[in-house]
Amino acid sequence: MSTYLIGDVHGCYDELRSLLGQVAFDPQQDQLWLTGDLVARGPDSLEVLRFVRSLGDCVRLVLGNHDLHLLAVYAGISRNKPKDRISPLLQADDADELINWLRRQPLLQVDEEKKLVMAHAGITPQWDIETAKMCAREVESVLSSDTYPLFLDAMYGDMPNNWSPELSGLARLRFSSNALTRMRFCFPNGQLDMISKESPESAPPPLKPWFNIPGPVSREYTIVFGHWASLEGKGTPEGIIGLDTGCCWGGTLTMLRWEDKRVFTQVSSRESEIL
Ligand SMILES: Nc1ncnc2c1ncn2[C@@H]1O[C@H](COP(=O)(O)OP(=O)(O)O)[C@@H](O)[C@H]1O
Repeated sequence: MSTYLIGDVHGCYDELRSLLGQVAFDPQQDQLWLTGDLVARGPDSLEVLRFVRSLGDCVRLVLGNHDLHLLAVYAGISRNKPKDRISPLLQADDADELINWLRRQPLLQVDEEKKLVMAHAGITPQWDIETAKMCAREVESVLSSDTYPLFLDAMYGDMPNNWSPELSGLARLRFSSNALTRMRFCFPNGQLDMISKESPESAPPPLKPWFNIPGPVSREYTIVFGHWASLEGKGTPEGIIGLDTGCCWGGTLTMLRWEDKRVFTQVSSRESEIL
């Protein structure tokens, strides 16, 4: 039995199947962790969701900002942007089932035996593991309830950007979903900066990538994340692993085998279409 962790799939169905084919992935024996953003930008978001859902219990995934955005578009709350290429998914006969399955997926995965944590964007240095679990659970519980459109409607926006246990209601949920699915840079005190998107080297001081600010979770756990394709999987400290290598932009899809830390890659098969 092996545990495979794959970065943001973003609708790259063919590459996902090829990558799993490289290791003869066996859903009966192996486990598959996915860093979220299963959908949008790439060509086959519908097939990705159908396939991942069909794998059943061997999958441990987390939701990314594009997955949340899809939920909002399907609920009629946000606009379907053509560059996301999700129209076939929105119009599919099984869209209801897929969306209802997706919204019941977690925002955080923790494996205490492996001392492994995964969230789409990472773990804010302002949280310890218990806070991270609590905040993820709060968002998950709203998303899986019947009132989930109320959260999706309030989810957009960058504030509040500073964690406090006093945060409550929709502001608290917005902080948590931003921290878990959109974070890149932080101020030295761990406060989120939701604006900068440049490379770590060109970020305006005093901003730093979240993973360069020591926090209680990174001291105890390996943290796996996706979201930040321009890192190309590089530049993180030991014990923090970025797996998004921009397959939907013509890069590669990257997979880590946990047990021996071997890395497998699959080159985008649609480079010419994208450029
Ligand atoms: N709280 C939020 N505020 C703004 N955008 C959000 C939020 N949650 C999800 N999104 C979605 O995340 C996506 C961000 O796209 P973009 O800014 O291009 O960044 P990325 O590099 O993650 O693709 C958009 O589809 C946007 O609608």
